[in-house]
Parts: sequence; C-alpha cells; structure tokens
Amino acid sequence: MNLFYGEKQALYSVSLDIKEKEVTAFIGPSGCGKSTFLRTLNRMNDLIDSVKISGKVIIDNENIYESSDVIKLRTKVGMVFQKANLFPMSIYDNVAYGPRMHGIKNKKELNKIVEESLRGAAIWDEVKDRLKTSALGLSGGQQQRVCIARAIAMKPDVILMDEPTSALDPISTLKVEELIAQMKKDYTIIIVTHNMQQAARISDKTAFFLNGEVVEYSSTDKLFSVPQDKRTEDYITGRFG
Ligand SMILES: Nc1ncnc2c1ncn2[C@@H]1O[C@H](COP(=O)(O)OP(=O)(O)OP(=O)(O)O)[C@@H](O)[C@H]1O
Repeated sequence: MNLFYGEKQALYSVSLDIKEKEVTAFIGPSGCGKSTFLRTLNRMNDLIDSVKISGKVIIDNENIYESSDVIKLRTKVGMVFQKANLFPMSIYDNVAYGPRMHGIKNKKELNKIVEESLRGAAIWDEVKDRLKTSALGLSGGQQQRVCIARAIAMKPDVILMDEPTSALDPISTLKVEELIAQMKKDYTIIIVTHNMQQAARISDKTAFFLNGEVVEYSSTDKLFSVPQDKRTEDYITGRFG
C-alpha cells in the first residue's frame, strides 16, 4: 500500500498480514501514518478528495478497492474513533441506528440487537434503566463504550479503533482495555495507540510506524522485549517521539 495526499506521500510500501481474532496495535510518533493506514482498511480515506492509493487491501480473499460496495465493507469493518461521536439521541436509538438503516424495523429484533450489543460492550448494566435518555448525558468513558456497542450492532468481523482511550481517564481506559481483551474472541481488532504500555497490555501483534513506513511488525512480546531494528528500540525506550 502506497498512499498520497495530493503530492505528499504518507504511506510507503506498507505490507502487513493481519490475523483474525487477534488484537493488532499500530504505534509510532505523531504524523507517521498510523491513522492513515487504519483508514485504508475500510476505505475511510475515500472521503478525502486528494487521496491516491496504490496497492491492495485483501479481506476474505477480496481486494476491497476492487469492490464497489463500500456500505457492505463498512458493515464488515466497523470503526470507533478517538472521541466518542454519539448522535444527539437516546442510547437505544444510537445503537439501533445502523440496524434500522439496514432495514430492521421489528421492535423485538431491535431490542435484542441493542441489548446484545450493549452487553457485548460491557455497558448494559450501567445503562439498561436509562435506554431512552440522551446518550450525551453519559460520561466520556460510557459514551465510548456505547460507540463500541454501536459498532458491534452491525455485526462486523473487524473493528478499527483510532486511539479509542486517548480522551478517557485511567479507570475508563482500563474498562475499555478489558473490553477489547474480551472482544477479541469474536472480532479482529486493530487499534492505533499513542500509549506503548497500552499496546503492550492488550495487543497480540504490534506494528511500529515511522515516517509512513512499517519499520517492524511482530508479536507484541517480541517487539517490546527484543526489537530487531535500532529505530524501534530507540522509540520504545523513549529516545524519541
Ligand atoms: N486529510 C489530510 N490531508 C493531507 N495530509 C494529511 C491528511 N491527514 C493526514 N495527513 C498527513 O499524513 C501524515 C500521516 O498522518 P496520520 O494522521 O496518518 O499520522 P498518525 O501517525 O496517525 O498521527 P497521530 O498519531 O498524530 O494521529 C501526516 O504528515 C499528516 O499531516
């Protein structure tokens, strides 16, 4: 994968094999291309006019850049952003939004999806008595877990997370990290994080990005204990970034 914003190249020959039902973390200094690469995985960069991409992203034997069904792709590959971006509507309606858009109208069925998704995001007990109240009345950490529930409601295979805990306090961060650890039995999770301890705690594999390239990609244990590249070692020991 090579990616340009206009004339400026942001990704250089990035090639990664990402395993299903694992947590893969992308780490690296600011501006090195982590979010850009993450967004290529569900074609979110298509929304930016200047973007040019060469290469392939193959999911389930299909190059997603050759298939035109972007809606189907984004159902399969969901996304959670850095800041919770709930709609100004009830908790229930936020989670039911995607399924409704996909034509599910049956109340019983929607109730089931909403409950299962909120349970899956480990927030059901906290919100079950206030489903009809505004989602924006929840704490930041709760809102982020409702965003995860909203992603789960679409029954994706892959969930992309772009610094999902960077706006959260340590306790909410811990809850989201525990949730990610539980979720990997059902989903493939790819997470961009600025927090190396977080990558070390929750991921199976880690890719270290630098200046638009992947310098090193291996099991998280190996990358943090015996980095193969001097630049990885310098980064993880805090010599730069
Ligand atoms: N919409 C855009 N238009 C032009 N250039 C962009 C755009 N988005 C990102 N870039 C540039 O692409 C490069 C990679 O940015 P990207 O956001 O992917 O890095 P990152 O590693 O995720 O950084 P951070 O950790 O700060 O979020 C940067 O030089 C950035 O300025």
